[in-house]
Parts: sequence; structure tokens; C-alpha cells
Amino acid sequence: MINEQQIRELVGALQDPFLHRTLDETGGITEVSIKEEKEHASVKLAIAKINNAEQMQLQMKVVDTLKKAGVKTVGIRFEELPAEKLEQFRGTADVSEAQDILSPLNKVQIISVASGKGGVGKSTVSVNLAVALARMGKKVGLVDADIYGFSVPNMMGIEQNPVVRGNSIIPVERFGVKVISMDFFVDQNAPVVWRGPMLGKVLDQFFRDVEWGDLDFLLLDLPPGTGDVALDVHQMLPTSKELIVTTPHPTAAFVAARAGAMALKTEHEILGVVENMSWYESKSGEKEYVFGKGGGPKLAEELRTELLGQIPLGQPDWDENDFAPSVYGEDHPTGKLYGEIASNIVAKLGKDSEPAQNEGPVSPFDPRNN
Ligand SMILES: Nc1ncnc2c1ncn2[C@@H]1O[C@H](COP(=O)(O)OP(=O)(O)OP(=O)(O)O)[C@@H](O)[C@H]1O
Repeated sequence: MINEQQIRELVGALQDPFLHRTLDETGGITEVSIKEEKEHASVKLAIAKINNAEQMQLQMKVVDTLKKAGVKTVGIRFEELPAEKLEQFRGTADVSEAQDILSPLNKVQIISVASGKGGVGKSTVSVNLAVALARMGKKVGLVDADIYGFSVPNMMGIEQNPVVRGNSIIPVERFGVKVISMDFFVDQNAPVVWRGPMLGKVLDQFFRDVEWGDLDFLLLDLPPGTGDVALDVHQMLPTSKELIVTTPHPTAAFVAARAGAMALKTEHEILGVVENMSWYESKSGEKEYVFGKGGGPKLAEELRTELLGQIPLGQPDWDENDFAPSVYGEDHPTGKLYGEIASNIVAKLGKDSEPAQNEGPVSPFDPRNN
């Protein structure tokens, strides 16, 4: 494992994307810490402007550089260079960039939806939460990052493909949510057999080449478990917050705890737990705990986070004229529960106030900035 000095040299040679000076020259590395036994390094970087596509690209460069040097997992946090420091470099950035530095920040909260194992309803929860946030008037994007087992377009009843304009992909909009999925780019039902780095590249493209526009929230439906892609996403998006889906079965919750442990290990905040398939309510109003009881609360307690909601078993009311197999209507009892979870998340993230300065979320990735 490389030492702090080597990390400072490697990262210090990368440039501040706005000032076109190395981080070494700008004094942009403000903290380095190492956990030898875990082969983990974290760095805190100060750059001219945070929460934008350029930050995202620098993040990826840092991860790439440190991984090539043998670091296994990387944590990165960003902050803005202090004003005096910026002034010092003002003359060196061209005028439009200098104005850009002063322009209001474009902020987006990234929420990764994870589960310990498949089939617990992670995609169903991602889709309905995205729709519920859009119903609240939020601008929402949804990345179907489950690239082996994509299911989001089908669940939302999306039939068209995205339009490609120049070098960018315009996401498909459904129920007010901008959606991108591997499903749009493979032949009907052809299995996706890519491995490891290829998968990371696809995700990278989803972040860079998709024209998301202004967003308040970007949700990611992660693949189940704690494999390569889930880890890649954690590294690419160090500011994303994690939402963990489990069923009420104690074993499911035990397995889901691993996803939570990975989030914590990579220094990601856990937003909360959603328990899905919590019970079946019979016509007489009695609750039957088909898949057991207690998994969600137990997991939330274990991860020291909040149980954001419990979703019962049951199907949406299907509208034959506007078919979306997994989307619950706004007035459906389950649709209302998703509405409550969405409000809870908005309140929790304090979206209407400014996010914390140093831990601000990453903004999406305007491809024109590449
Ligand atoms: N609350 C629910 N009530 C009834 N059926 C549900 C519920 N939640 C999910 N399902 C169904 O369970 C199946 C699995 O759900 P989903 O695909 O969302 O899970 P997943 O965890 O994303 O799975 P994978 O990880 O394999 O993609 C789907 O057929 C879905 O319609």
C-alpha cells in the first residue's frame, strides 16, 4: 500500500478543472488519510467550483490513479477553495470560467437504492420512489444501474427508446421521471454478459453522456448484493446516499446488512431502510405476515439509521390505457405510502435548504462539458 506522501504526489499532479493548475499548485489537497489494513485511502480536495460535471470527472481520475497505484477503495470529499485563494487565480482562468465559478451552484441529491439479495423489490421501490418525488414537483432522474438484470423500463411501461442528439443521449421521460437503462441499448432480451470494467464503463457513460438537465434527485437502482458494479458506483459517486431495501424476513435483513456495511466502509451515508413485502392485508383488514416480521426495524437499528417505511404486498391498479406494471397510483394506499417515504426523504435531506458545504452532492454531468 502506498504512503501519504505518494498519494499527495499522485493526486497533486492532477489539475483543478477550472483553474488549469495542478492540485499541488493550488493547495487543493486538504486532507489525506489511510487505513492500511483495509487498503483504503481517503482524500479531501478543494477545487474552484463543486457539484458539477468537472468535479465528477476529477473524482473518476483520482479513483483511477489511486487504484492503479494499488489502493483498493477510495473515499473522496470535495470542498470549495476559499475566496481569497480563488482571487489569486482569477486572472488565470478565462473570463467565462471565472463567471461560471461565481454562478449559483446546480445541486442534485444522489440516492443509491441497494439490497443484499435479488428479488426483494429494490427496483419496485426505486421506481415508485422516483415517481413519488416527481409527484411532489421535484426534478427526478432514475438510472437503472442493475445492468445485468435491468427491469425499470418494463416496470414503468416505457416503450420508446431514448433519442440521441449529437454526442448525448436524451433520457426517456415517464411519470415526470427521466429514465436511462441498459435495456435501451441491447437487443430485445439478449443477455448482458459483460464483466467487471466494461460494466463500470457503461455506468460512466450513463453519467457523462446523458443529458439530464437540471435535477433535484438522481436515483440509482443498483444491482443486488455487494458486487463489482455496486462498488464502482460507490467509488464513482462518493456523495451518494444509500437507501437499503429488505423484506421482513430476519435472514433477508441479515444479508442486507452487508450492503449497509459496504456503504459505511466506503464512507457513504445511509439514508434509511425500506421494508418491502411487509404483510398481506386480507379483505377483512387483517394483516398476515407472509414473509416474517421485524427484518426492517432490526436492520435499521443495526445500521443506526431510520426505517423510512413499510410497503405491504399487493399490486397496483392497472390502467389498460396507460400500462405501467409496477407503478402505484397516487391515490392507491401503497402509492400514498411511497408519497410519505418521499416526503420523509425530502425533509431529511433538507432539499429546500442548502446542503452542507463540504459534503454537497455531485451534480449531473453535462456532456457538453466533456
Ligand atoms: N410490495 C410488493 N407486492 C407484490 N409484489 C411485489 C412487491 N414488491 C415487489 N414485488 C414483485 O416482486 C418481484 C421482484 O421485485 P423487483 O424486481 O422490484 O425486485 P429486485 O430486488 O429489484 O430484484 P432484482 O434484484 O432481481 O432486480 C417483481 O415481480 C415485483 O413486481
